[in-house]
Amino acid sequence: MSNLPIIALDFPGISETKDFLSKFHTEKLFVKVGMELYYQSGPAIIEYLKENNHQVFLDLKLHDIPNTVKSAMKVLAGLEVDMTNVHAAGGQRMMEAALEGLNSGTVSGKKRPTCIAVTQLTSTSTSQMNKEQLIEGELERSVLHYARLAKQSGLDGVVCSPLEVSDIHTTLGSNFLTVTPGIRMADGNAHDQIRIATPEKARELGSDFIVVGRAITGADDPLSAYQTIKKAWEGIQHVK
Ligand SMILES: O=C(O)c1cc(=O)[nH]c(=O)n1[C@@H]1O[C@H](COP(=O)(O)O)[C@@H](O)[C@H]1O
Repeated sequence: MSNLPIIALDFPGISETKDFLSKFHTEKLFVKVGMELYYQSGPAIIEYLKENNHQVFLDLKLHDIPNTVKSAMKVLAGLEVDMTNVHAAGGQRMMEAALEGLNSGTVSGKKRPTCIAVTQLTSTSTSQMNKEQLIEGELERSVLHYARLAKQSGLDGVVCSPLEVSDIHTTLGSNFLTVTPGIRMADGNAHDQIRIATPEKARELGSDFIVVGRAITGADDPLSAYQTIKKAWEGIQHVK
């Protein structure tokens, strides 16, 4: 898997997605299909993206009883996506079941989709977590706890903000993947995100992948916004 910036295709349907992708001509991308687009278009959008040789992160954030997650993951593995995810809050048994489902649904001779767990959403703050989830202490502690649980369950990595990456890599090893949304340019609008960082900062902090939505999809010139973000992300890579 190449570590291109992952573009969040948060669009209402296939035609809007095709319009958007046409701006990138024949460039091969790493894209993320989330709930909005998948619930509208189903497997057809995944087939379309794979036919066009894009790498695909299917972000449905599964969170249910182990048996249900296992069966759902078996189906998702059949779509031959490159990456998919669950909520770590579903627990160790659920995460293990997710992997069992993915393993059993992976087409023979193909690679099992990378499976990562959402720790605390990047739209969550410490005070919100304290009040609404009744988890005490700093948010970083909860993120690290969920990351440890995901690793114990056999998952490949986590979704977190760039701000927690270095703690996770120090504690759980540099091979444990960190996929980080909440990416904004220095002068960008944070929208509903709380724990944000620029692409340069994400690389500096050791993120393995960045996920970028509105900073690209909402730009006047999405191709140029993508190229700027990609350069910023790769620029720092040379220094590392
Ligand atoms: O799992 C995700 O991808 C995800 C986890 C998380 O904690 N925060 C988060 O923003 N995301 C997704 O990453 C994307 C971020 O979009 P923008 O805020 O527009 O860049 C959205 O598609 C979110 O669904």
